[in-house]
Amino acid sequence: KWCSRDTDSPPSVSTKIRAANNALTLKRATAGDSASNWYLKRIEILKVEGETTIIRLPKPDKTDSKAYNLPNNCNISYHPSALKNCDSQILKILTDEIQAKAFHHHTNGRPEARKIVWFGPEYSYDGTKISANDNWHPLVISLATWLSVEFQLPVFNSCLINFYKDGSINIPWHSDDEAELGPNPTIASISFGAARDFHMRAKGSTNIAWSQRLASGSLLVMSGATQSHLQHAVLKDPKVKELRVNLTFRLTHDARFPEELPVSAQSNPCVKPIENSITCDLDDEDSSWKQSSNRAAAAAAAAAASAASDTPPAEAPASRPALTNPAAIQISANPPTLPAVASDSVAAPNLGVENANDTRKSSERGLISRMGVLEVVLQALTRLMGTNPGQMLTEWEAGQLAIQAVTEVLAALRNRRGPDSGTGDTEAAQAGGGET
Ligand SMILES: O=C(O)CCC(=O)C(=O)O
Ligand SMILES: [Fe+2]
Repeated sequence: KWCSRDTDSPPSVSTKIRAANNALTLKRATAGDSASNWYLKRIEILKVEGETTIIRLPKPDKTDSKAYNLPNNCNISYHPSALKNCDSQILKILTDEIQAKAFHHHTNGRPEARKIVWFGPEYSYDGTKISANDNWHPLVISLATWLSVEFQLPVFNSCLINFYKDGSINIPWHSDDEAELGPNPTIASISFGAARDFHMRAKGSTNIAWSQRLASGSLLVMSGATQSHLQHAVLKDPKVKELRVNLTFRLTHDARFPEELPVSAQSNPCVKPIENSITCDLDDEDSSWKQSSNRAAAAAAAAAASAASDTPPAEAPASRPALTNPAAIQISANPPTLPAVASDSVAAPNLGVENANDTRKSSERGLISRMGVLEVVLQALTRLMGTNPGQMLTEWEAGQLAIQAVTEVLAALRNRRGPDSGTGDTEAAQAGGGET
């Protein structure tokens, strides 16, 4: 079982899983598979060499996705059917293979009955310290990657799983505003099992301003200034008798990498405008949202855009043109020949980062071949292009994509191990640490 604070699982597993995921990503690019071949209706679990598990997730169903633009740049998107076709399959894996732990945390003086599991760097949740856990379950890694690729979300490095055994378990009113998240964090929340009502209210108010029943297999994304202005909660609901498992993916500051980019510079709030966009006014008498007309998609894009940057773009895309030819951008199986270098390997770029888990002497580490760097860059771009390579982007969006690519490349290079950076799957694997 993968679980938090478990020390008896083999330490190499998650590295090998990342290895396999990345090997497959490369395989897809070099074999020229189209994205549609790649995706499956249900999840597929492959065992490689007995130990490594690869979990492939289906393409999300976005037919009924909606974006809600609440005042003060509080943005929410809800994708009810994102993983509808495989929700029970995923719920079974989560409950069979992930050991929920008691959460020793008090809210308003009362202990929480909710059980949790944390994957990611050390985090302080509302004042309670949660230790780092790098022993990610492969399904959770796959979900993090899927969010980034399919919804143009940040490459999340943390996930909190909440287990609500039935309607007697709640999460009280709070904002996800821990220091590790930086300003205006993007939080992606995926739910499986019993549907529960997710409520939002303005800070300082007791009136529920916005609610959504979160379906099994749904995704909710909070971005912009949501955590600064609003609180959210899942309240007790005695009618609910079944288990619900919720995963919130976050991008958190990792103190083990003290010179990492500030979280705010990494975040890439959901910039994808959703056709069915709704502008909400929390002061409505009935405290509910109202649908606006055509301007809504433009407003959604502008709001998301200004959340992502201090200098909003002059013009935001009103809607994004449909895909042209997805095969328009092809990643070559034969990378271009590089200029000759004096030796096989060159010193790794000075990223200013020491990996706390790396026990080797400094002279033994930090060598990355030029080909290795190229692979890391190709891999990051392949992943970022994987979904919609033919999609048209504004200059500003292209800039965001480039920032994300650079962030991924830096993280991948930083996670490299050892001087033997030849090419091939192992190499790709070693670059994979940055993905989670
Ligand atoms: O269970 C949910 O839907 C919300 C979870 C949440 O707010 C949190 O983990 O911070
Ligand atoms: Fe939360």
